[in-house]
Amino acid sequence: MERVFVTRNLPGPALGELRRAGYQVDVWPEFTAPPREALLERVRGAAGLITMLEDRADAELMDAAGPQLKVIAQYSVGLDNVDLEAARKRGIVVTHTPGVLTDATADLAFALLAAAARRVVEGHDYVRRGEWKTWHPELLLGPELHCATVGVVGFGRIGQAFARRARGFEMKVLYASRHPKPEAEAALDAERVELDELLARADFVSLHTPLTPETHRLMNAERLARMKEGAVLVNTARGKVVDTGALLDALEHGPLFAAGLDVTDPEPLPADHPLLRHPRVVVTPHIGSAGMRTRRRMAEMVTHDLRAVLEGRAPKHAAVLP
Ligand SMILES: NC(=O)c1ccc[n+]([C@@H]2O[C@H](COP(=O)([O-])OP(=O)(O)OC[C@H]3O[C@@H](n4cnc5c(N)ncnc54)[C@H](O)[C@@H]3O)[C@@H](O)[C@H]2O)c1
Ligand SMILES: O=C(O)[C@H](O)CO
Repeated sequence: MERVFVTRNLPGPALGELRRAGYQVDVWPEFTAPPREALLERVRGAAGLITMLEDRADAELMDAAGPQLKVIAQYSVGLDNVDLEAARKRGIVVTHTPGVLTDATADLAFALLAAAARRVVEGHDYVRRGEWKTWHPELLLGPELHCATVGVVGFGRIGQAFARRARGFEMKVLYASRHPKPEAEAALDAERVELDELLARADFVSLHTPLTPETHRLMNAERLARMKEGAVLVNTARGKVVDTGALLDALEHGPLFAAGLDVTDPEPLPADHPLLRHPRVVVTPHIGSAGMRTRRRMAEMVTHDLRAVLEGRAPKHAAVLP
């Protein structure tokens, strides 16, 4: 019976189905991530791993598992925690979950934009503190979403889904991407521009790139300073795509009006972090893909691909197929 180690329990019936298929499924029992030493111990002898974005799936982990490790099925679309080259060299297949989570994540990104721009959380806290005494023409004003200009950085699955939502609010869509996307441009009336132009023209900027050496701190002090006065930044990509210190400075001293963040650097964000003291920063704990159906379908996807590899079939969502 081949052993599969899973670094967190998964929603839905997928792991039960894996057991019924004859696999020894060992699941880390805690809600929090396994500490590194425990992880290196628990992967030993596994033919397959189901990993999460917090698990550093590097050469050390792969070697700790042993030469029988055939597949790492990552429970996310982002793969910046997986050393793909190390997997390739060891003949280990790496799969992930593209597409299934696109709409859930785009929904949350747009929710963060609306909440940050129109000060929803700030208003809620104002009411809960008992400060709501009267209606006033200038209470909690914020930039309108409809007919505004939104810049999408990274125009792939989620970036385009976000743009579709923006079109529903009659927004003008600008996008910065390494390659032109003519079909999406036509469908969304989107305009491809250089990043600097996007930052100068957009009322709102939403980040949807993977974390790569090129996108690491892509939004640095210089680029944040190029944004329009009163702009709003939304990040559901990866926390490290933004320089956190520079973000805080842009919020405190301009040009940023507000920020909506589902990912941060560091992550998790400590409760005493200065970002959380800013009244117009809305932070959610990396829940972009946390749709009820989405997370169950992600579990089905990772277990189906893991079984495919272990049973000698081609997986549907391989990022590395040695
Ligand atoms: N917050 C969440 O819970 C959550 C959920 C899903 C995905 N994500 C993040 O979103 C990312 C995107 O997911 P996706 O499915 O849309 O991926 P995707 O591959 O479909 O799209 C990414 C796009 O970014 C572009 N890109 C890469 N480097 C770039 C650069 N330097 N400048 C401009 N564009 C660049 C790519 O060309 C591609 O079009 C994931 O890698 C992950 O990090 C976060
Ligand atoms: O990369 C991803 O898929 C998210 O960050 C987690 O769902």
